[in-house]
Formats: sequence, structure tokens, C-alpha cells
Amino acid sequence: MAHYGDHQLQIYQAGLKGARPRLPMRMEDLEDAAHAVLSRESYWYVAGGAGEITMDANRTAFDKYRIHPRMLTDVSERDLSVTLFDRILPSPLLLAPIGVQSIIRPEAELAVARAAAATNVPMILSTVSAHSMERVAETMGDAPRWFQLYWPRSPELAASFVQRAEQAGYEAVVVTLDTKMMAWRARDLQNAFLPFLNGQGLANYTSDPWFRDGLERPPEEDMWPAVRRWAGEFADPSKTWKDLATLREATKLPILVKGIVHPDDARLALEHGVDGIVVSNHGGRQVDGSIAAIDALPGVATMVNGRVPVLFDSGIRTGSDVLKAKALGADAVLLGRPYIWGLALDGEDGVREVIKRVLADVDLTMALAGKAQFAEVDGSLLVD
Ligand SMILES: Cc1cc2nc3c(=O)[nH]c(=O)nc-3n(C[C@H](O)[C@H](O)[C@H](O)COP(=O)(O)O)c2cc1C
Ligand SMILES: CCCCC(=O)C(=O)O
Repeated sequence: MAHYGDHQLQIYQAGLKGARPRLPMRMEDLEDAAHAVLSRESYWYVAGGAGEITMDANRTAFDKYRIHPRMLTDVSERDLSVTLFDRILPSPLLLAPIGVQSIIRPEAELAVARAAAATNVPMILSTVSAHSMERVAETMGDAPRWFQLYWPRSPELAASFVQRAEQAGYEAVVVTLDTKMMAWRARDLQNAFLPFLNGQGLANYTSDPWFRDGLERPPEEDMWPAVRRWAGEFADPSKTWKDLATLREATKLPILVKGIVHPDDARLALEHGVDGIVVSNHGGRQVDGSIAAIDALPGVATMVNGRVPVLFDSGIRTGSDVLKAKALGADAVLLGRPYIWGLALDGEDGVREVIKRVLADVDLTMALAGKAQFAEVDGSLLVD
């Protein structure tokens, strides 16, 4: 039986022929290598946060939780699969929605989509992608994909987005709640860099009939009216829980909410009929000084109590992070910045390689901790 961990042997075997890994193995070195090839503006747009306190805490908080390995269990046949919304996925990993990937490479989300499809890891496409959701879907065949919604001000545009997504074979809608506006981000302000203002990341808007209708000039001739309209449409700070009902009417797809860190919001989300929750603090990019995402997970998971899937992101870098998140109540996790470093360094191949490494690490760490089934990892994996 093939296992994700076999990737380890492939790397050693290539070494026998004198080949060293193309991408640095340690996550920190991977990020440093990406830093070296990207422009200052692009690197900091991805690496930066709303200050550094929560971004750092997202990593260091994992250290508080320690795995307590068990010996002499049969781990010869391992299974990392999870079932989400009736689809069996071979692993518990999804790609977090990351917008405006054209600042990294022009092929952007198309390269990521191909890597996701090749590894059967669902891609969650951002609303603010550089390529339209239809174009991305075309590159993916039947491979699983979800659509992340930045919930526009106009109900017409919101409905159009989710219906286009449904039409293009996206299997779930992830509504991001933590970005009603962009945080104060010192790195980007220092670089005076906001890629949307020169028209990047607007493909889903400029390809939308409703959005185009309201423009005095087509974006192909003049991007500025589209940018202005986007700035007005992007989000609506007046939205509240009751508005979820209008989204619910617009699509049959499962709706998840992303950005939940408080158990009371998990309760409200359930009361308003969501189909899943993503515990996330947006990688520390929105509220600096807020709770580390992994510390928010147990309270949310307890509140949800298995009624809907709970996903987790913000700080996932290694196999043990994935296992800790599962032990603390997540059904699956989203990988964020690391795949962007893979994209920066080696395009589609780089993204695929980063995914394979994380999954190899999950597989080996799980086995060495004494578990054969990811689905069976629970709180008993951790030191009390
Ligand atoms: C450059 C960048 C762009 C992002 N764009 C989006 C987005 O368009 N939609 C969204 O819901 N989250 C977005 N996020 C947040 C990610 O989905 C995810 O929550 C975050 O990256 C997790 O933190 P980590 O990458 O440090 O693990 C973005 C994150 C980064 C780094
Ligand atoms: C306008 C916000 C878009 C991208 C995003 O979510 C981020 O940069 O964190």
C-alpha cells in the first residue's frame, strides 16, 4: 500500500543519484528562499500581518500542546482520508483561499489549481483571484474545489458569484467573515502596496455580467471604473448574522463561515444554519493581539459538538500541527502561506511539492505517535 510518507524515501533515493531537494526542506528556509526571489512588495504582502503579535502566536501557541506517542500499535496500513459534505478526500488538507496570486507569478491560481488537482487536495479559490473561477475550474477536471466568498454589498453580485461557482463545479462556499475591511498593515503601508488598486485580483468581478453592467467603461479599456466599483462592492460592514438567510436562498451548496474564533459566534453560526465552520484568524492579518487560532479551536469545537464539520487554519506548517489541530477538534485543515512560497519558487511543481511534504510529515508523525487512522485521532493524542 502506498503511503504519503513514501515521499521521504523518494527524496533519499534521489540523493543517491546526487540530487538535492529543489526547494529548501525547512519551512523557515523555504520562506527565506521565496523572500529572495520575490519583490519586496509581494513578499511582505504575503508574509505580513496586522502587526506581528498574533501571527507569531499562531505558531508559538502550538508548542503548548504536546503529542504523547504510543508504542506497538499496528501502523502498517495508514489512512489519512476524511469525509466532508459526502465527498471522501484522501487527506485532511485543503488549500486556504489566498487572493491575488498574480503578485507571485502570472499563472497564479491556475498553477495552484493544477497542483491541487494532481494531489486531490481541494483548492478554495478566493473571490479576489487573478483568474476567473470558470477559468480555474476548467484546469481542474473533476478535482474537488470550493469557492471563498468575500460577501459583496449588493445581493445581486453575491447571488451571481455563488451561482457561477455552483455552475462551475465548486462544491462548497466559504464565506469569510473576518474581513469586512482590511486591517492596518504596516508592511503594506510602508510599501504603499495594495495590488487591487491597479486592477489585480478582480477577474471574478470583471467577468461578471452584473458587475460589468454598472461600469461606464469596460475594464478592458479602462480599469479604473472597475477598481472604484470593486472598492464599493468588496464588503459591507453593516452585515449581521441575519443576512446569511439571503445567501442561503441563493445556492444549494454547503455554506461554511471562515474567521470564527469565539464559541458564541460558533453558536450563532449554527443557529443561522451554516453547514461548516472554519476556525481562523486570517493568519494574523486582521486583528493583531487577537487569540492564537489554535487556542480558539477547542472552545469552538466543543460548542459545535460534531453537528457540522470544523476546519482550521492560521499557523499550519508541519505534520504535528495538523495532528494537534485534529486532536483539538478540527476535522480538516487549510494550508496557507507555505504553498505560496512553493508557487514563488517553482510554480505548479513547487506547490505540489509543498503539499506532498506536509502530507508525508502528517503520515509519518501519525504513525510514529501510534495511530493508523487520521479519523481516529482525538484528544488522547495529546498530553493531558
Ligand atoms: C496573501 C494572503 C492572501 C489571502 N487572501 C485571502 C482571501 O482572499 N480570502 C480569505 O478568506 N482568506 C485569505 N487569506 C487568509 C488565508 O485563507 C488563511 O486564513 C491564512 O493564510 C492562514 O494563515 P497561515 O497562512 O499563516 O497559516 C489570505 C492570506 C494571505 C497570506
Ligand atoms: C481585500 C482583502 C483581500 C485579500 C486578503 O484576504 C488578505 O490580504 O488577507
